[in-house]
Amino acid sequence: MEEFKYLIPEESTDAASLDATKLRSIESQLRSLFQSHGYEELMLPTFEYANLYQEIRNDNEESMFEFVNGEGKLITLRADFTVPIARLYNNAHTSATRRYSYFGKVYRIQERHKGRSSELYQGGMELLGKGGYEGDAECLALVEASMKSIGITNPKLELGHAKFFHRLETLVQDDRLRYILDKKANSRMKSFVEEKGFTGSLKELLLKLPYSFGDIEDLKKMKDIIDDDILLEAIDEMIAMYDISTMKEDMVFDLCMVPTQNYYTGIMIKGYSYYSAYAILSGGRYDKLLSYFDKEVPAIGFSYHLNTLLEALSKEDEAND
Ligand SMILES: N[C@@H](Cc1c[nH]c[nH+]1)C(=O)O
Repeated sequence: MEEFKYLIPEESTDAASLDATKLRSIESQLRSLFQSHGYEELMLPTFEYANLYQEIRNDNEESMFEFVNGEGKLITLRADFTVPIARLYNNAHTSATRRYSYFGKVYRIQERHKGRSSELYQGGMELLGKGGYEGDAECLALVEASMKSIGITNPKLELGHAKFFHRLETLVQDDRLRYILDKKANSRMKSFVEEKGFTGSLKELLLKLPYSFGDIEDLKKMKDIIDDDILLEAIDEMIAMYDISTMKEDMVFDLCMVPTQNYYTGIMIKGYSYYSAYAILSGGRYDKLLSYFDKEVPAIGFSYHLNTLLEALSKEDEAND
């Protein structure tokens, strides 16, 4: 043991250097914002059955910390807040609108040597029982109000749509699509389209997608080359969000956005600071997650990734010194 005496495991690297004062101050700003909008704060358990995340998030022993408990059951450290909150809502036997917020850690095994912590501090909200435009608008308003209250300079909001992504998957029927979109790999896309022999408007759309990332005008132009109703509906939902946004200048649209959670079914939102390559917040609509339990209830939410946010804020401070 002697050689480990002064060391911490790779899994805890940046969790050990979090600035607690700054973290608590951001947390209290978010807490009062969520409270003032009627979001009830929850404290959720740290241990869950591994099965829950396996079935919903497709997690496995490479992505979760797993243990066998005293009952001989496979349990894990909480890997996500949205899933246990959906269960809690289900167990409350209601279909009414409920607003929840939370602060705490999620634990996810990261790829080795990437320097990313496995202990991720999140703060977020979930709006259950409110579907469609109304729910999307409430969530977006809180994303924007919270970014403003934290005082992120040069913020960026990226909007994507899970329905758009899943519809493309259905039209294309090839698992390689996910990688190509995620990387916006334009030459891979070209050879892929040729190999698959796509023609007509699908071919034109696929070839344009890697270059489609842009502002509202770029998004609207994409509508001219699309003739699929589901894809068009998804774009219209994104345009509706732009119309009510108070951050229009800072909003960009990414039709190549791949869902970071496989429970996303609609609008997806990512927030960035100029000083971070990773998203400082992410979220989305998840209208099918409750049906894993016993309910058909629409929902949407987002979480701040506070480790990433703190790092971005400290880089910003350094740059301004
Ligand atoms: N749970 C998601 C964020 C989210 C909250 N609500 C909806 N999405 C994540 O960890 O990335």
